[in-house]
Amino acid sequence: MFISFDGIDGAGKSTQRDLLTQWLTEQGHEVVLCRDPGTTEAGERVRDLLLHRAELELHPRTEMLLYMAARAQLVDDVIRPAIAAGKTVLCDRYLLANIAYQGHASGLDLEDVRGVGKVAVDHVMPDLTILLDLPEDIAFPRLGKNLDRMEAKGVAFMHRVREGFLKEAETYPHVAVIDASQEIDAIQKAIREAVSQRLKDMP
Ligand SMILES: Nc1ncnc2c1ncn2[C@@H]1O[C@H](COP(=O)(O)OP(=O)(O)OP(=O)(O)O)[C@@H](O)[C@H]1O
Ligand SMILES: Cc1cn([C@H]2C[C@H](O)[C@@H](COP(=O)(O)O)O2)c(=O)[nH]c1=O
Repeated sequence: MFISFDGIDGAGKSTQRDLLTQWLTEQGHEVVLCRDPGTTEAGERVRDLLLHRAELELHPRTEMLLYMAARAQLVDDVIRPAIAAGKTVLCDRYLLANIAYQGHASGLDLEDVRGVGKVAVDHVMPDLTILLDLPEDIAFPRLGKNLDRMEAKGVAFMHRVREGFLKEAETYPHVAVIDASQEIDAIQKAIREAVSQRLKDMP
């Protein structure tokens, strides 16, 4: 099974991913963790460029293509081999983030992003996307003072990202929208239910 986590920055993805890893491991799954962008050596370098080089001004198209490039490497080096080996992949973010951040929030043509996304993921799509939904005015203060390049785009940008995620969730395949304003345990319970349900539905 391939599960991705998405949502605006500070929505609680890492917290919930770690709890789900614990549960799935107890159930006998061999879990492979990854983050997008990142995980591979090339992907981590691209991540550094995208998030931690404030001096670089990146056009939205450049940004979109860099995220896609990191993802293509992640698919070929990590995700596809892990799935083929029968492992369960949990990934922090995936293509849906590109559509929400660079499409809906930064104004790129959505069909263009989807088109490049097809090339980047090469048919490797999550069996389930957990979308942690939280108002930006709750998530933003959680980020603290050391904001990365994307977080520094601010709360109005995060609002557009959130709206984009929710719009995409109406049609994107296999998305579970989870109310992330709840307590950590309640969110985890909802995630486990969504995972159990999807496992039952899978061939
Ligand atoms: N349900 C919750 N209620 C209150 N605080 C939470 C909740 N979930 C996570 N947090 C706290 O919010 C902060 C951000 O959580 P976390 O790192 O899991 O989010 P994230 O979505 O992975 O963030 P980022 O997008 O910046 O990587 C952490 O300090 C975490 O302890
Ligand atoms: C995959 C992807 C990510 N982003 C943004 C979302 C976040 O602001 C950062 C990644 O940091 P995180 O700690 O892993 O959440 O990058 C994006 O804009 N486009 C994408 O495709």
